[in-house]
Amino acid sequence: MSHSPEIHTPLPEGRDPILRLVPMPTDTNYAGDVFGGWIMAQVDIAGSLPAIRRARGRVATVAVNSFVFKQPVFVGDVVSFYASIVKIGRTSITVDVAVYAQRGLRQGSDEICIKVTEAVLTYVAVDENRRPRVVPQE
Ligand SMILES: CCCCCCCCCCCCCCCC(=O)SCCNC(=O)CCNC(=O)[C@H](O)C(C)(C)COP(=O)(O)OP(=O)(O)OC[C@H]1O[C@@H](n2cnc3c(N)ncnc32)[C@H](O)[C@@H]1OP(=O)(O)O
Repeated sequence: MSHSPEIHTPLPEGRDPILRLVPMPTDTNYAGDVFGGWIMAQVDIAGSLPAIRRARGRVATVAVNSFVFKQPVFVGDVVSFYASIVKIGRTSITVDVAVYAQRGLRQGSDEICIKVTEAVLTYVAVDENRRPRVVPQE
């Protein structure tokens, strides 16, 4: 499949993705594109990782503040998730997750990179009883 050049974008420079995955045929919807729910699940995991590190322990997702599927994802894409903390509250941590798909290598053509999803999620640090706890000082 060809894409207009204006949607091509480089991967974020100088940053490592927190998660990198390749969707499989079992991850597709009835039309053959990768299911939005698969992307949402991976975004939740990707966003939780910096939150768990910062909270030094368990977190629960309390809100998906925004979620935009900008472009479809296809089986065989190399999908990279970049997560960064944008806000720390008393018990909550808000994380921005940007998702990029690299495709074309499999077909032996030039590889292209596309930003496919943008999301912002809020996690709450929770204790062993699943109650909110204060995010520790850095
Ligand atoms: C690197 C290490 C590797 C470790 C290796 C493990 C790897 C592992 C990876 C997989 C990890 C997957 C990570 C998935 C995580 C789930 O999937 S969790 C499952 C889905 N989520 C849930 O079931 C949560 C259900 N909700 C709840 O239990 C309760 O609402 C909560 C979350 C405990 C909060 O309790 P609450 O009494 O409502 O809390 P409340 O005091 O009112 O608010 C707490 C904070 O949330 C904020 N908040 C509340 N509602 C909202 C809202 N709608 N919007 C924004 N903020 C809100 C409040 O403003 C407050 O923030 P602060 O002002 O304190 O900063």
